[in-house]
Amino acid sequence: MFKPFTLPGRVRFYAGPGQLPHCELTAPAGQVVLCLQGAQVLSYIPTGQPDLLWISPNTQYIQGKAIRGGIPVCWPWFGDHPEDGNLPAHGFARNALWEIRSSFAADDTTQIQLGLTESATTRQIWPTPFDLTLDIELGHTLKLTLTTRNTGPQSVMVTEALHSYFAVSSTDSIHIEGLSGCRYHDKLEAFAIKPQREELTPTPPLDRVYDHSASGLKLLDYGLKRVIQIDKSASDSTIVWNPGTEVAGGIGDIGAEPSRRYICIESGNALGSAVSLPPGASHALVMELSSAALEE
Ligand SMILES: O=P(O)(O)OC[C@H]1O[C@H](O)[C@H](O)[C@@H](O)[C@@H]1O
Repeated sequence: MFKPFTLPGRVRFYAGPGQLPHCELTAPAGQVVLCLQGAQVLSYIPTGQPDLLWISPNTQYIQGKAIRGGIPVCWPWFGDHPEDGNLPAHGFARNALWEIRSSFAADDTTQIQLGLTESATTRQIWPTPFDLTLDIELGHTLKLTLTTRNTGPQSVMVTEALHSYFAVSSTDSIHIEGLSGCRYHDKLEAFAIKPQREELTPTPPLDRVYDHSASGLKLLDYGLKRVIQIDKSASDSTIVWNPGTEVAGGIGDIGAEPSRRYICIESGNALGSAVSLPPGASHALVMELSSAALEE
């Protein structure tokens, strides 16, 4: 399977759950599993540590259906389509089968590039010609670069997110540092704009789009005694989401109790931070993850 891109000991392909094509990247400092459907990273395990990412125990692996957990790619719109509520939430990139463009291994890093281009199917949903790539670089950190290229003759607007689901001991035992002083759009109150005066101790349900472009968010987990560091660039939005047990109980691929085990902290460009791309232009959204022990 995908033989030209296989690198013994570093890059391996296999049919995973639901027979969907999966890929495992190995580097001296960690391991990543991803699914070619959606170019979705499902697992990131730094050597000797627990997974940074959460996958729902209730997710289904079905061709064309979004997998619940890991890092879905929301593109070319984030959330509901701004004009047409019949179009799929979070765009079509997360449901599409991506192609492999290259793979590479050096002493410390293992990399793969996945790509998606317009097709008859995407043109039905989004008429714009485009080329989209996701570079996944595993070293001492996990770095994702989502690059949008406008290959068409007209300017285009894109909203997007690397929708990371972080595994936590419990949503009761976490704290997020780096958002104080930002304002947010509260999706649970018709996008009301509110100030974030202090650092955030999330109490689900919450669904917030922060106007936030700084790098260096920290997710502190007092149960796992771990800090996840989220660095980013070319991202003017951070989205924090957990539906809470009551709502999650009614979401078939989450469930009440499992919802306590993750928090979404997403790096993107949403709402008023849409990216405008003239013909021929490109834009690269970057998110880099690492973790360390929490010193108390
Ligand atoms: O259920 P999904 O389409 O995957 O969306 C899951 C969630 O994604 C984001 O975090 C949005 O801000 C939420 O409003 C949405 O519920």
